[in-house]
Amino acid sequence: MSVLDEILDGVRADLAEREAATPLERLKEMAGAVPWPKDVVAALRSPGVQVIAEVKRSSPSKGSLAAIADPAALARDYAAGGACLISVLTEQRRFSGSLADLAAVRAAVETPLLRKDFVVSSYQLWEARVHGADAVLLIVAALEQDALVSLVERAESLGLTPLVEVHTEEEVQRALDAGATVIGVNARNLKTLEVDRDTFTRIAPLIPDDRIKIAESGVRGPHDLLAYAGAGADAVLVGESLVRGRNPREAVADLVTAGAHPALRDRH
Ligand SMILES: O=P(O)(O)OC[C@@H](O)[C@@H](O)c1c[nH]c2ccccc12
Repeated sequence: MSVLDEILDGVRADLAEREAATPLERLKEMAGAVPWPKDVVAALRSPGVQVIAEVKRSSPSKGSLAAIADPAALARDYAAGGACLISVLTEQRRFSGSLADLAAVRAAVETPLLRKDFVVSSYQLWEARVHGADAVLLIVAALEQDALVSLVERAESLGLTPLVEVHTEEEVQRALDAGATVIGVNARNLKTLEVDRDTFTRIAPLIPDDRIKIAESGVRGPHDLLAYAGAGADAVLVGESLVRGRNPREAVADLVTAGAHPALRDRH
């Protein structure tokens, strides 16, 4: 069984428990008390290469990355550094995240938030809304095409911006067929868990320029941001190097400064 299939099995088991504890109708009622999500597309279209900073404790490839006792404090640093979007991992078994982390971050910052998880059901979209997300990750490799299409539509109808993640040329076509506006190319191969930064360079040209192109994974610092920018990235999504670094606020600020270089402005 592939790593992705293993993760998805765990995700479905955890989801079944949450669904048993909180019926969908209850979640829908709770969503009524939560403000409408922010316009993530507009935020990503701001001039320059935008920085998406991730709250990530561990990963299947590396195990534990950072303890992150206070995700809200980390998110405040990311926001102070100038992140345009903060990604919060909510998958529990492999990434040690939770919806409680998402809610804690929501209470701490005004920056738009992405729920980073393996979304397989619209129940998870409602959870994302209730816990304050503005965007949700949808991984093409984890979904049949009809499920992808319906989750993109459902997310948008709830005001959530879908970030549709691809790894291959075929998956780009599926993302486009599903009507995705925001497309992330993950340089980490979900089967081997290896990072190949050339994945973005290879695949980005297949994404039309009216979509937002995000380079995910493998950004160690400004140098990698500039390389992804040169290959057409409108934004980069950064986890490990920020949670492991000494000063996340400065690390984000350095990336934001690199992304604001005059040569990279007004690319949309
Ligand atoms: O830690 P990195 O190499 O900076 O990568 C961040 C992000 O791209 C990665 O966490 C990620 C991309 N797509 C995902 C899907 C699920 C879980 C995690 C991810």
